Amino acid sequence: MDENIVLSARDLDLWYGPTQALKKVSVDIPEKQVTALIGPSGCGKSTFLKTLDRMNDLVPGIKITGSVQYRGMEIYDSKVDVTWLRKQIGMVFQKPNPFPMSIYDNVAYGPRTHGIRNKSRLDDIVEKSLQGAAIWDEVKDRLKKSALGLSGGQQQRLCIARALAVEPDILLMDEATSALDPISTSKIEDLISDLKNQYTIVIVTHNMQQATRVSDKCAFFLLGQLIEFGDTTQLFSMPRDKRTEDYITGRFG
Ligand SMILES: Nc1ncnc2c1ncn2[C@@H]1O[C@H](COP(=O)(O)OP(=O)(O)OP(=O)(O)O)[C@@H](O)[C@H]1O
Repeated sequence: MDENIVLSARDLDLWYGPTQALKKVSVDIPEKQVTALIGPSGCGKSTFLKTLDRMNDLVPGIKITGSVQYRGMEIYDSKVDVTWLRKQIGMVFQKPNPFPMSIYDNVAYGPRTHGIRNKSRLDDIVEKSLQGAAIWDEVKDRLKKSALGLSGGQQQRLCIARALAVEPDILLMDEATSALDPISTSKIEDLISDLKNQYTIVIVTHNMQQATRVSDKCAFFLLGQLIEFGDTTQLFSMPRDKRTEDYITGRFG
């Protein structure tokens, strides 16, 4: 299958002060597929994910070298507008973090920030985003109610709707289901599988079953290094590296 690469890291090194958290990571993320980042705690999965939309920029003492290109553009170039970059590359976090405002205002927040004021246009965006995040039917009669009254799983789908509302190209998800019950997790996994028709998705997960269920490509990290990257089915059935095999068979981690 021909793959269009949308994000490409080359020889990426990252230090938090004296601690090196990423070591010469090179990986190509294909368009409209789900790529899962897996590996034991502390191996650098979240750090790598955050480098993809420059979420680490403000961490004191951080140093990043190497290259990350988004559709051919060097994202660490000083000319890049980080607000624009984060509109293209949205992030959903581990804990649902709705703003303390209505469901409607949560979703309209991003588009308003980007200058959209027209009420009927905002109404359309809110409905489309909530539908895209498979939560419209559950909230359409309570759009003016506080988002904080939703269940954890609903809050997380609302956060996905909020991310979709600015029409991103790529969605990054950092353990987006680890705070949720199995039913909510399964809804979000189904949603991820639907969303990849339209978006490129990169997830961090601790859960190897989840990686096999939802991802097309899988990257295995260990101690800041990318050990193996490939098709998820191949990586789990015929890992090329002994360390990948040891991890997926539960010998460590
Ligand atoms: N803000 C920070 N300041 C200093 N060190 C950090 C910071 N964030 C992460 N680290 C360190 O960088 C390394 C990689 O952490 P990271 O959170 O990326 O790993 P992870 O694979 O996502 O782990 P987990 O699965 O436990 O979330 C760890 O040694 C961690 O302690």
